[in-house]
Amino acid sequence: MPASSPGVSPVPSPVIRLRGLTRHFRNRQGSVTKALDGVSLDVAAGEIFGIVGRSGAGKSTLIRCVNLLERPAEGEVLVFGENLLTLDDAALRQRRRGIGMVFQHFNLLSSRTVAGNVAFPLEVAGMPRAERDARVAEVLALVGLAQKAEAYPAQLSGGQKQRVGIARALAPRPRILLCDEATSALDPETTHDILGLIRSLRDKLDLTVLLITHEMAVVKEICDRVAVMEAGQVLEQGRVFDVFTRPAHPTTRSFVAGTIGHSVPPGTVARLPPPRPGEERRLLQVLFAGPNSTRAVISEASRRFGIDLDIISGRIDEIAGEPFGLMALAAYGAAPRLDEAVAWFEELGLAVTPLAEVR
Ligand SMILES: Nc1ncnc2c1ncn2[C@@H]1O[C@H](COP(=O)(O)OP(=O)(O)OP(=O)(O)O)[C@@H](O)[C@H]1O
Repeated sequence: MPASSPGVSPVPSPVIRLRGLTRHFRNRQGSVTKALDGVSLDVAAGEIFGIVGRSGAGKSTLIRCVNLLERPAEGEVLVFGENLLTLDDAALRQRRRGIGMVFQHFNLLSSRTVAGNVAFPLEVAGMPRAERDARVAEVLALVGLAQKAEAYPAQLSGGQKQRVGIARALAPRPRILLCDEATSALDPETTHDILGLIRSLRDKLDLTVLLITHEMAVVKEICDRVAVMEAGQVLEQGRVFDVFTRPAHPTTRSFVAGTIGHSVPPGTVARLPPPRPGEERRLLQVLFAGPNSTRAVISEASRRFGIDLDIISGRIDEIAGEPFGLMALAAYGAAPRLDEAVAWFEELGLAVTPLAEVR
């Protein structure tokens, strides 16, 4: 069984439980886009859950269903066990205060100061002035912007603007934070800072975070679990380490390859010796995670199956604090012996991917 699964991985008492969500859009020509086509997932308390997919996969529609900015045509949106679709407008407004949202383009009011932007949701909620001022100061300190309270958005860098966006989202003390491509408008270094901030806020405030992104690097850096979407469906979901190290679906494999995979330069392949008559040459990526040592496994495979294994390249990486090794191998031998060796690697818990599939 693959480590990840296209079906939902139910968790006990999920903070967010989505079941069978569908949302179709009909364009002017009458054709229908299935933005959501039966999506189910559970987000556990305190986790950072990522939804990754290419443009048009349905990520924005999905995240907007969690606070019902978008209403699914079918399905259930359960937040802390309550189906939001059954609530009247007043109750829904109240529940939405428990769900903060951060946007790609920050969505700040340019005519208001930083403090004014952060105060905005508290004003809408009718919080008295003194309490509001205290809360604004508190959240600005949390995001490291206490010194910028009186600045205007135009005076801030992208990273600072997103800190304001995060402070505004957190001002009403939500238990859930939704991040809609929160770092997609930022450079890599600022992205790293903002992701670090989101993680530390999750820890400090006991938040549950659901984020959407088109970047596997974001998932790798911050998420505990991930769902991969395409054409309105979840292709697979699971622990980030499992999905990255044993991707089950070709789309996931191509996503993951860009982040952790090997690509062997054509010149290197051209310099490899050809297989002997009656034998094959296969280029394999082997992922070592867990207790089995690389060197011993390679030399033992050679002895056991009478094959030759040349190491083309290798490196060590880490996902969510778990180390793993990646190695590109050229394997030479009779086809049945190579099949047996691959099966043996798999039995040892090492993931083997033909390098031809890794682009
Ligand atoms: N209001 C709408 N009217 C018509 N079609 C829509 C609407 N909203 C989304 N869609 C379509 O639904 C599909 C999914 O869109 P969605 O924005 O959810 O995808 P996404 O994964 O978030 O991609 P992106 O990152 O480009 O926003 C797309 O084909 C999109 O064109």
